[in-house]
Amino acid sequence: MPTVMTPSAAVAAHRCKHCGGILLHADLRHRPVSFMDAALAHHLRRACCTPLLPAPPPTTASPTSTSPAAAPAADGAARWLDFEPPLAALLRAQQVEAALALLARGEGTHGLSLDAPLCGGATLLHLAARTDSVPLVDATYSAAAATRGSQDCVHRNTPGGRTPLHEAAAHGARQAAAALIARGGEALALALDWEGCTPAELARRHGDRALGGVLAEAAARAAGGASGGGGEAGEGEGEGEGALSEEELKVESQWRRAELKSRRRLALKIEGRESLRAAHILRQIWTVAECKWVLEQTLDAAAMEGWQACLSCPASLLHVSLRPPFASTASLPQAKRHENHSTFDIALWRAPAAFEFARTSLVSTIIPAMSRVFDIPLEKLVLREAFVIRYSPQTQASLGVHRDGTLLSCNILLNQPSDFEGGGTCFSWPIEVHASDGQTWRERGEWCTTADYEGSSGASGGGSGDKTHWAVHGRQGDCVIHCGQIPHGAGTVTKGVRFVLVAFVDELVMAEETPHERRSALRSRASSAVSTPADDAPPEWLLAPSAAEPPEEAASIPGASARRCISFGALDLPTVVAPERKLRYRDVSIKRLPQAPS
Ligand SMILES: O=C(O)CCC(=O)C(=O)O
Ligand SMILES: [Fe+2]
Repeated sequence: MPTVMTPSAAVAAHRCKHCGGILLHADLRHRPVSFMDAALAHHLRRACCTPLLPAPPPTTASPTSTSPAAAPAADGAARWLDFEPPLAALLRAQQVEAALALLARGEGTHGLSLDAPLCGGATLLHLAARTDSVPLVDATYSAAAATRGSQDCVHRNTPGGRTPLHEAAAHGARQAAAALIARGGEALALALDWEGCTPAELARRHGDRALGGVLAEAAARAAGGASGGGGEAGEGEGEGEGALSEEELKVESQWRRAELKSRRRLALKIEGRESLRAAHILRQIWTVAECKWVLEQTLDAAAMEGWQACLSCPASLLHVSLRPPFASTASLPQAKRHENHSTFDIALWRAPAAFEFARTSLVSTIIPAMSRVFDIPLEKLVLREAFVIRYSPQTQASLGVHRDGTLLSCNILLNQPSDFEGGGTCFSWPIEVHASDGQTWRERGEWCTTADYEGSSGASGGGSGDKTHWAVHGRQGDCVIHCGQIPHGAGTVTKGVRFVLVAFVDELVMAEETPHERRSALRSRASSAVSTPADDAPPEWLLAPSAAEPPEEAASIPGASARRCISFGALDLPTVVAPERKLRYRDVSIKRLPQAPS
């Protein structure tokens, strides 16, 4: 069991509510766990200093809207990156000893229900299952079962349909898998995730054939007991098909990678999806007071971190734990600016309270609205990231036409339209814009489809034929939602500053074939293939479909491939640093938008 943070440990940040100090896992690398524990205790005891973070905003919101006051109650303790409690951060970093110590003390969760979904939808039990520590699985299980008063927690799925046993299998955590089965029974081995994979399947895919065999046997026994033989998991897992050879496993994993890639491409295709062609404005999603508060929080974070702050930037590591309280944020070191960035923004998780508020609002209101207007089942929509952009003539004045890396996007104007000139979310062709006022969608739950296109500021001169972009100008607190695959950008701000909060939302697409069907197809294709592929090269027929396609831009960007893969299947996002802004786009700066007409 490691006693120090390894370089591969998740980089996570923690901002103390009392002193505003930031404690990064990065700072704790190569230090003993006891150091982290001491750091935590120091802050949890409020030994650090006086409060720096401002109080929540005045609440003038309508009763049904989310407001910071409605956000999970502050518990006087620390909040971690993505609002996961310290216990989750420790589990993600495989810090078993420290996690057990926190659990034993009843600390580390800070009021969060032990089976509440964390970032990406996993629960603490999912995370504990990965560690392969039986005491940790048992402790987490007991705590979670006590919260729910039932054994439901072992069945709980992440959005990708993975149970804790799937997680254990995918991480080769044999002891944890056994502990989970002991608690929840062998029927757990029958569960299928959204890819149609049983835990046994995942174990084999991740190279643990022994665990795969054990789980397949458990599944076969459970299927036999449940249905008199041959349940779903029995197929392909039981005796009939036999275990895969090394070569078959290799081919299958190559196939899966190619399939994930093409599925992702497919998921971003919008041909024939009429509902995605219109943009929508949710009027007054946030009140003026809420917008001001979110902006203040963001500016506060930006004053400490700098815009475009990035954890790989050495300057951001200067904010270490156990630092004495600072009197003024002005004295803090600024994160170094990255040159050649196309945007000027800050990841919202750097302003934790604002992020918590925005995430609640996104999940409870905006994403359901997206589901309705774009006709996509709610359970398929996942929030990928949120950040605030600052546009001004002196820094970044506009954003070139691009497609986002996700299917859906939204943006909320945080300051007043009178604070700047120009701006607006611009589209390359005229699109229908539907607006709904707060009352309509809040109280009647209806989507009003009144066309309310607020303006089409085109290129200067000429008639409508000369227009080169069509701008939607929201008011402060309005949320513009649209398909991120429609070419769009941000109009030039010619005066003042425009602040928008942007969030990206993905639609999850399930595999059409079950692994069993896939394997049968692979085998029949392989047996009919004329030539034998070279040892280390995937068979030609396997690569042919994707090789014909142009390489995806993201593939050449460090860090981007991980993001691409997590769109499907394993949905529990690791606690990753928000990538640099330019990684968010598929087509970066196809062209700049023209200046707004004077
Ligand atoms: O600023 C805007 O209105 C649009 C921003 C945008 O498209 C993006 O950040 O991807
Ligand atoms: Fe965009």
